[in-house]
Amino acid sequence: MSQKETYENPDLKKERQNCPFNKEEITNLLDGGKEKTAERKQLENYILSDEQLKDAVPMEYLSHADKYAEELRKACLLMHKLENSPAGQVPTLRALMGAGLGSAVLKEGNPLALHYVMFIPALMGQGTIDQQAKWLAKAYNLNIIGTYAQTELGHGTFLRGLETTATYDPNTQEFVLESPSLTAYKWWPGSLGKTANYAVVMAQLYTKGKCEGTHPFMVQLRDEETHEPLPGIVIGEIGPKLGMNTNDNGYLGFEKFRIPRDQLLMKHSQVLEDGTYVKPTNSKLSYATMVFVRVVVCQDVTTNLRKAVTIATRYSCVRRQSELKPGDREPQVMDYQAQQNKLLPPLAATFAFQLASDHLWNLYNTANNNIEQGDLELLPDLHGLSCALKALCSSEGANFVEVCRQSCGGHGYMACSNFPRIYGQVTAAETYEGENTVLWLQVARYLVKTRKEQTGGLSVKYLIGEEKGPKTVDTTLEGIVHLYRRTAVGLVDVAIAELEKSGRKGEAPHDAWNHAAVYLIKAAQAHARLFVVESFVNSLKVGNLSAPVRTVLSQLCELFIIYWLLERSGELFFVRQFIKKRLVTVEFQVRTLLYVKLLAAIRPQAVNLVDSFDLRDEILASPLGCWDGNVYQRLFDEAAKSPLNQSSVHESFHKYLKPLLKSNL
Ligand SMILES: CCCCCCC/C=C/C(=O)SCCNC(=O)CCNC(=O)[C@H](O)C(C)(C)COP(=O)(O)OP(=O)(O)OC[C@H]1O[C@@H](n2cnc3c(N)ncnc32)[C@H](O)[C@@H]1OP(=O)(O)O
Ligand SMILES: Cc1cc2nc3c(=O)[nH]c(=O)nc-3n(C[C@H](O)[C@H](O)[C@H](O)COP(=O)(O)OP(=O)(O)OC[C@H]3O[C@@H](n4cnc5c(N)ncnc54)[C@H](O)[C@@H]3O)c2cc1C
Repeated sequence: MSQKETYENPDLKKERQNCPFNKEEITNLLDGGKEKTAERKQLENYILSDEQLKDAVPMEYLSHADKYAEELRKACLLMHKLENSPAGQVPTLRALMGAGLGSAVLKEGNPLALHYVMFIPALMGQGTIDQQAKWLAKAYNLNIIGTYAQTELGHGTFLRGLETTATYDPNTQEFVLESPSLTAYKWWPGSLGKTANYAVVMAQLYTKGKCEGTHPFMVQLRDEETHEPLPGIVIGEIGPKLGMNTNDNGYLGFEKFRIPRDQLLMKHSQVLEDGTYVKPTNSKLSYATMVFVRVVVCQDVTTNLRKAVTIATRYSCVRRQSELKPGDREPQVMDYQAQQNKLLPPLAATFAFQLASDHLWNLYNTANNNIEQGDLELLPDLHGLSCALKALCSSEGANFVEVCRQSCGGHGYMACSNFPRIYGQVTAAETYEGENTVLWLQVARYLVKTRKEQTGGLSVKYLIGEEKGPKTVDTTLEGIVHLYRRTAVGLVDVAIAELEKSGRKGEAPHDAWNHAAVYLIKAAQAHARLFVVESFVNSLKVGNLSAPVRTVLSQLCELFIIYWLLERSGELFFVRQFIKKRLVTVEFQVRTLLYVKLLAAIRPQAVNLVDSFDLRDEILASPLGCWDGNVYQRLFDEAAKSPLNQSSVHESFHKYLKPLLKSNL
């Protein structure tokens, strides 16, 4: 470990003794190789040793405006540091944008995040070569700073319902951008409030009197010198939120704002000088930026979950509470099976989500390369899988983070524990980039279509043809995975049966769809879980893992897939053979027994496993989770930073309380 200090809590010290596996091997696995670990460490040293990037006071004590200014100061300084970064610019940017290194410096949110996460990807994915040549260098050099402005006050999910219009005027060869109502105002884009001077704006394209649907436009919003909004642009920040408060999410209205024709991003569709519209090969290609971010979100949520699990696990081994054996010393709370039940599933989930996200990232790269060559075959599978994993990782992630917080008792409720921030970020991911329920329904649409038409991509192949595999309780990993598969198929069939039942009653397809939503969502979730479980099991089959690492990862894998099975045991009723043979109870009992055994087997390695994440104290940013386990001293030191502790009697006592005490009410 890079940060061994002179003090080490004796309980943590003991936890770390006799670790049966090589922690570094797991670190390297998670980083993507030994060289990547070295590169990450070097980068962390470079960034975290800079005194100017450290907070003078905890951010919680600053006003909304001061927090923004402070995070912007550090974000700009980070950009200056890019040039000399030992890791090179691209890996540095990647590390700085997310929940890892970036969040250690920019705790409240990065005001430049949208520029890198959406604006540049939108230019790359939607702009022609000429447009990229015109804008990309400026964007990379930070001569311009952009955001992605799609959501409006009245519509976020339903993109076809967006109200902002871009009407082509062939006389001047310009588009006229207009917000026809208050609900048409862009609302939510990050960095829009105060930081960005450009945006990719999604608007309904009108040409020759016809609406051609939503399209991306490159729009300058603020003067490049004065930063004042340009005439015809109404712009501001939307105010404090549950979290991510320095991402300066903003609003934006257009009052007959004109832009040249060539600022329609024309990679996939064009408007010619005379106003002729040239269609894209697929109308959903303009949604590609969202697909990219959904993939990135899975990785980001996983990093955040690793932080939460590390904090909670270390704390649970330091914290002693109550009595396990009457009269004995208070045990580490981690020794309660109930605590293991809270923390070991999220610990296992960090591996499951990372492996599945890696898989998705590979699919994204292959599909994207193919799309660049005009081959769209992988697009439906990529859309289905990115929706499924984004929704699953963020919803399960948010629940797990909250469990981690609860597992730390009262201290987990402190702002300095870092749980509020982590939760704020992970739960935001449940909403942004497609609200999760809406994404589940997109996944369901793909599953139903595949099952009915018997054709679909790699991730849905199991829905094509008859079920194969054992039909009884089988306690091997393969057997359990097959159970997941049968449940997923069973739930799709139930959803289809519901749709057909409604159809027979004469309901229109859209009503039938709405009335089957509960089943459809269950089917989509079962599909996503199957993918994660298969990724986990398959990843352990390959790769040159040492025997001790393989053993502990296999235990985590088994624990995780049994945990989900037990959580969702009701869904086993949808597996046909189980209903007939009354196997659900047997299944439940067998699995519970195994699950409890696995909790006990993994418990001794919990601290070693979170140590393997190799998250520096600055990244964890929590007195509860520090490597040395000096929890109480660190909590006390944090309290000393409260402005209320800077004087023994606060001035408000004299103003308000003293008069009340003397008033004889
Ligand atoms: C480090 C992390 C930092 C992160 C910062 C994040 C900042 C946040 C940014 C944002 O939130 S930006 C705004 C994001 N907004 C959304 O995600 C909106 C969600 N809505 C949609 O994506 C879509 O409108 C919809 C809900 C998917 C539905 O669209 P629509 O009504 O037009 O389509 P359908 O009729 O339902 O489906 C038609 C057809 O199209 C396919 N499809 C839909 N989306 C895509 C896609 N993205 N790619 C490929 N294909 C897509 C869909 O499957 C249907 O196919 P068929 O069944 O007809 O074959
Ligand atoms: C932190 C944060 C950052 C964001 N950043 C950006 C950004 O940079 N750029 C940008 O353009 N946007 C951004 N957004 C906006 C975000 O993308 C939208 O909030 C999101 O897509 C959800 O849309 P909505 O708010 O309109 O919710 P709604 O669609 O109004 O959802 C409300 C409820 O209705 C349900 N619902 C809606 N449609 C259906 C349906 N068809 N079937 C069943 N249920 C349905 C939903 O499940 C939900 O429960 C951000 C949002 C947040 C929270």
